[in-house]
Amino acid sequence: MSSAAAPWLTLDAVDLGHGDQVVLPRLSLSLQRGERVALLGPSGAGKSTLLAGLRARLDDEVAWCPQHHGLVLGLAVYHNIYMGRLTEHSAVANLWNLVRPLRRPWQEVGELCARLGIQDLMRRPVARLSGGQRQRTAIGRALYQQRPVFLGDEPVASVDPHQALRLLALIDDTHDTCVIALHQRELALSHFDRVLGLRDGQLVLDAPAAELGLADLDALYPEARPPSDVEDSARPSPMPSMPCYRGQA
Ligand SMILES: Nc1ncnc2c1ncn2[C@@H]1O[C@H](COP(=O)(O)OP(=O)(O)OP(=O)(O)O)[C@@H](O)[C@H]1O
Repeated sequence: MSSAAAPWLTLDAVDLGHGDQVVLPRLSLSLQRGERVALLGPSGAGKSTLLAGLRARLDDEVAWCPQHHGLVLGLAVYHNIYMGRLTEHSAVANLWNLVRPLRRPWQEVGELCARLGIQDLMRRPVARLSGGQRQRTAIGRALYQQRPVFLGDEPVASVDPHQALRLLALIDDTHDTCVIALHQRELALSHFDRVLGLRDGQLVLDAPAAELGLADLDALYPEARPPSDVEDSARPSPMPSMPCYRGQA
């Protein structure tokens, strides 16, 4: 995409957090439509907080895949995926579907499950799935929403690397824009257009993936740095040596 295009979403010195607690103070960020954005940073850096902030601003445009899946354990895979479009049907249709799946959604969900490799599990309660199968079910529910933008909070954390690539490709195929939090640095470089890095509540990295190497991403994680550096990291600071741009200037 062209960097000259007008930003699609801009945060300009916005405080993001939870209630009175500001986690990401004065965050400035622009996103372009069509971008595949990887969101990296150590635990507690604010990735989920940023995703929540984007989600609140994009509302109906977003297919949302939360970190802890948000699945109903007692219901089958089919019903959990169907829930992605619960509001599109009447209460009566939803109740009926619970007892006896409606033909068209069953077919649609079946096709989706085939692409996710869980077609044989459609009738199985989520409580009896593995972590990776639950993850694919949660992605399936988000894909079933058929929204243009995918926001995912570590949606490929519980699957093997090959599966992760396949799932990311599927997400790409079905959304024009995505912002995905993840911890797999290699995937961030190989699969995404742009990488955002958070540390200590600050956006310290914002660069095209093609301009980054693994060492740039390692620098986001205090535990990956030598002990002498870790002491210095007590104070939040940007990373001047890293490729970094702000606000699509
Ligand atoms: N609902 C909440 N209410 C208050 N504080 C919260 C809430 N959720 C998260 N926080 C705090 O906000 C900060 C950032 O958390 P966040 O979940 O955004 O980090 P993260 O980068 O997504 O971490 P992880 O990789 O562990 O999921 C943390 O200090 C956390 O304790």
